[in-house]
Formats: sequence, structure tokens, C-alpha cells
Amino acid sequence: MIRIIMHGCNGHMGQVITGLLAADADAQIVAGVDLSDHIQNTYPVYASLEACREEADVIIDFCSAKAIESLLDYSVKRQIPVVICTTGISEEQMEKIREAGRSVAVLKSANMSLGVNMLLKLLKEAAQTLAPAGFDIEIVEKHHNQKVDAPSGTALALADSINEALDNEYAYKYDRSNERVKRPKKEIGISAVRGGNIVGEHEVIFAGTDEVVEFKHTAYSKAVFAKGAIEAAKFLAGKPAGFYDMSDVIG
Ligand SMILES: NC(=O)C1=CN([C@@H]2O[C@H](COP(=O)(O)OP(=O)(O)OC[C@H]3O[C@@H](n4cnc5c(N)ncnc54)[C@H](OP(=O)(O)O)[C@@H]3O)[C@@H](O)[C@H]2O)C=CC1
Ligand SMILES: O=C(O)C1=N[C@H](C(=O)O)C[C@H](O)C1
Repeated sequence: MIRIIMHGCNGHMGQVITGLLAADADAQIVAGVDLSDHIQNTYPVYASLEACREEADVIIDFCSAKAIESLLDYSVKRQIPVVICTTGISEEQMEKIREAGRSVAVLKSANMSLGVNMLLKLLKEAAQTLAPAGFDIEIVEKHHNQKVDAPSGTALALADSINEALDNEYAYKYDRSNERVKRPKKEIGISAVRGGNIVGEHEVIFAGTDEVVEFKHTAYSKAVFAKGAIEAAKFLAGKPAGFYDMSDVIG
């Protein structure tokens, strides 16, 4: 039985995972951590990781970018592998995540769904064919009105995947409202829409002359992310130090 600490247990994702693990014979939450204490869970909940003394095999994190440093400190100090799903992470924090991966197993992914992780691979081939043929690249993401970060971690991961395939020559453009010049070629436009309870939509548009190619992923429920995170946690428990991502889990 894999023992899990749920970081952000009383949030939307923490509660979906709590529900799924209640019916899982191979893994269970032994403790939760959250600033909010408005939910009754079957496991103990602490206001900080430091207060959490339970033995665990892995931490699942769906929390806040503000808590990344304390999460990494705890994971390294107690040598507990960590699956980081929180988005809105800065480049400086990303460095700290990679650094932590030198002493404990760390898996980081901005999107735990199978579909998006397959898309990350498909886009490389599309970019290598379409960008040299002059196609412009734009990403549009849509999320619920409770989301605090923009653009989404997934939109940035999609852009990074495309950019990597194009020798990292493209710059990201988040806002054209002050522009009075034509769109430069080596640019990936990234736009964010927030409203209602949209779970998560990502559209990648390759716009050429007289033809447009579009890739779209729609999440219809948060369960797709929760299932991926649980699969990742089962994969990561017991793994040696290293920096992993969902491609290591999905293959
Ligand atoms: N990788 C993926 O596939 C996915 C990633 N995400 C990302 O996961 C994160 C969480 O999403 P979601 O569950 O919707 O967000 P929620 O805001 O619903 O949940 C986050 C929870 O963490 C708590 N929290 C905030 N700061 C701290 C802290 N310092 N210590 C302990 N607990 C804290 C919040 O409490 P309070 O409300 O009191 O602040 C809240 O209960 C976001 O960054 C989101 O973008 C979401 C879905 C999929
Ligand atoms: O906050 C969310 O809800 C989501 N966040 C992730 C992101 O920022 O990419 C993944 C998913 O789209 C849902």
C-alpha cells in the first residue's frame, strides 16, 4: 500500500484525489496539508508540512506556487519523492525544483492528462513541418474563474515543446494590445481566457496562407488530472533521486 501526503488536500484537486483514493486498494492518503480547514477528511490535516510527522512514500502536490520552497525543503529533508502538479511556478522556483531532483525523486508536470502529454509529442512534429513553411503559431487556453495563474502551466509547456523542436528560436507574446507592428515570424502568441467553470481547454493553432491546422485538448472533468497524478505517485514511490515528468510514466 503506497502512503501519500496530499499537499493542498482541501482544494478542488485535493478533494477529487481524496475521493478517488478512497476506493483505491493500492494507495491511501495518510495525511493532508492545507491552509483551509473547512473540510472533514478521513485522514489528519495539518496547516503546514513541517507539522506532518506521518511516514509516507510520496507527496502529491496540487497547492500554490507560494508553497513550492517549503514543499521542496520537506521532500528533500525527509527524502520523500514528490509529484508537483501546481502551476504558476517562476523560473527561479523551477531551478530549485531541478536542484531538489539531485537528492530526491521529483516529478513535475503542468498537466497530468494523457491527452495533453500525447499532444506535447505530436506538436514537435507539426512545428518542424509547419513553422519552416511559414505557419504562425498561436496558443489559446481557457479555464475557470477560480484560476489564479495565467497563462496556464499547460499553455507554457505546449509552447516550450514547440520551441524546443524549433531550436528555441521563438519568443512568447502574451499581449498585443500595445503593438503597432505586424506580427514577427518567430513568435508564439499565448492568450488566456477565464470564465465560469471551464475545466481546461488548450488550442494550438498553426496558421498558414490559405490553410490552418488546429490541435485542441478539452478536459471535461478534473478527474483526468487526478487519475494522472495518482498514476504518477505510484510510479514515483521508491524511485531514486532524479527529475521525472509524465513521459516517464506514460512511456
Ligand atoms: N498539473 C495539473 O494537471 C493540474 C494542475 N493544477 C494546478 O494545481 C494547483 C491547485 O489547483 P486547485 O486544486 O484547483 O486549487 P485550489 O485553490 O482549489 O486548491 C489549493 C489548496 O491549497 C491551499 N493552499 C494555498 N496555499 C497553501 C499553503 N501555503 N500551504 C498549504 N495549503 C495551501 C488552498 O487553501 P486556501 O483556499 O485557503 O488558499 C487550497 O485549499 C493550481 O496551481 C492549478 O493550476 C490544477 C489542475 C490540474
Ligand atoms: O488550474 C487548473 O484548473 C488547471 N491548471 C493546469 C494548468 O495551469 O495548465 C492544468 C489544467 O489545465 C487545469
